[in-house]
Amino acid sequence: MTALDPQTLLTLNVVNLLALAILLPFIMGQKLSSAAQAARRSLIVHSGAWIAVILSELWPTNWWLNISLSTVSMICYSSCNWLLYQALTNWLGERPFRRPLIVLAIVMPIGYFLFFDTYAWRVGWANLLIAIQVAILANATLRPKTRLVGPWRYVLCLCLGSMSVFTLARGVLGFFFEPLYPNFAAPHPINLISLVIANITMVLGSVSVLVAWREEAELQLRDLTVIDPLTGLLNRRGWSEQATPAFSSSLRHQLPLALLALDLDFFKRINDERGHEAGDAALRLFGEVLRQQARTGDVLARMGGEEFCVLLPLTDAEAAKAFEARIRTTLEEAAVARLGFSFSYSAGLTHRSADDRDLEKLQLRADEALYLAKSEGRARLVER
Ligand SMILES: Nc1nc2c(ncn2[C@@H]2O[C@H](COP(=O)(O)OP(=O)(O)OP(=O)(O)O)[C@@H](O)[C@H]2O)c(=O)[nH]1
Repeated sequence: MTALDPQTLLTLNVVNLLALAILLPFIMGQKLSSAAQAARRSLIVHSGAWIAVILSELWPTNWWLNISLSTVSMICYSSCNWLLYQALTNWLGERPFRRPLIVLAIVMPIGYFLFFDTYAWRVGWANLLIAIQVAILANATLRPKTRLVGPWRYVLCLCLGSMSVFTLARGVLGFFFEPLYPNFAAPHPINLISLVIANITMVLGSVSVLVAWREEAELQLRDLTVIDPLTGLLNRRGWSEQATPAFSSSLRHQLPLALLALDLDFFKRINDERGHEAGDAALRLFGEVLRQQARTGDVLARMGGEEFCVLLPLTDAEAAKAFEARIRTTLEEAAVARLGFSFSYSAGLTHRSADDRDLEKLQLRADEALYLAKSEGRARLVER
């Protein structure tokens, strides 16, 4: 069996990366989320980095083309790491070490260019800084702040973590043991293992990105079935999925629970006099005001038309009335300021009592209170 040759491994890396970068748009389609787009761009720029490395080797070291292409490859490495970080931020929420990564991404190619004449410094500097960048990326796969929590993150973390370690090893080797490691294509075991790991990482990393993208698409599809697209609140189905367990928990632990049924007043008039667009804007604003005033754990839904429901766990009568009063005053100000006209709503409020065994009973009582609020002249709260 012939020995592993770094040049062949390097070429294989580039071919694989290029194939992925070219074929991924066909696999993923053109309509991509910003996270998936950033991940795909990262892959394309990564293949650019390797191509620049291979091309640079065609010219003797210290020729301007060798220096330029090598520096371009470092710029590409920094850029592809930054793009992957952006993809992770979009998928998982704000990630740690954003500023350090930006600084590292900028100073790494600059230092590489300035240290170009001193091999040990150039290789040590670039590999050390790339290793830190990749370690930041590995860390960025952990502790998601969004609903994307799939195991793909751990695969990506493992790939990036091992890449970081081997990149660091290459840097140490280049800096302290220059004769052992005269250039990128030298058949040193660390070099060979790094290239094999790079190959595996690329395949597993791409699979992780595809799975992240699938998880994102699945969540979006699920949202379509439980979220009202106009207001972003839950729809009737989402309401029963979230309000039923909240009710059961309050029943089991004998904790207070309030339910508010809300209905905009004379909404038909808004549509008739100001147009359907104005009606939609009023519904959106109402949803926004509800969200603004709600606490984590409150369940907010648009049940249909101009009818809304809010479930307030751990909320007694006084706190529920204060919540409703805040909605009324905020809406009054916001409607005039944002829409140029005001509108009101009627509300029915009720609380879980000892003999309420299901959510439907509570909802019926809130609806009866709402009906009374309408019949007593609207723009008010009735409690039952
Ligand atoms: N713009 C807009 N209008 C909607 C939407 N869904 C329902 N509507 C309208 O909401 C209006 C509801 O009218 P009604 O049920 O008569 O209620 P109302 O005019 O608010 O009267 P009261 O509830 O008795 O105060 C209808 O004209 C519906 O067409 C929507 O998504 N957008």
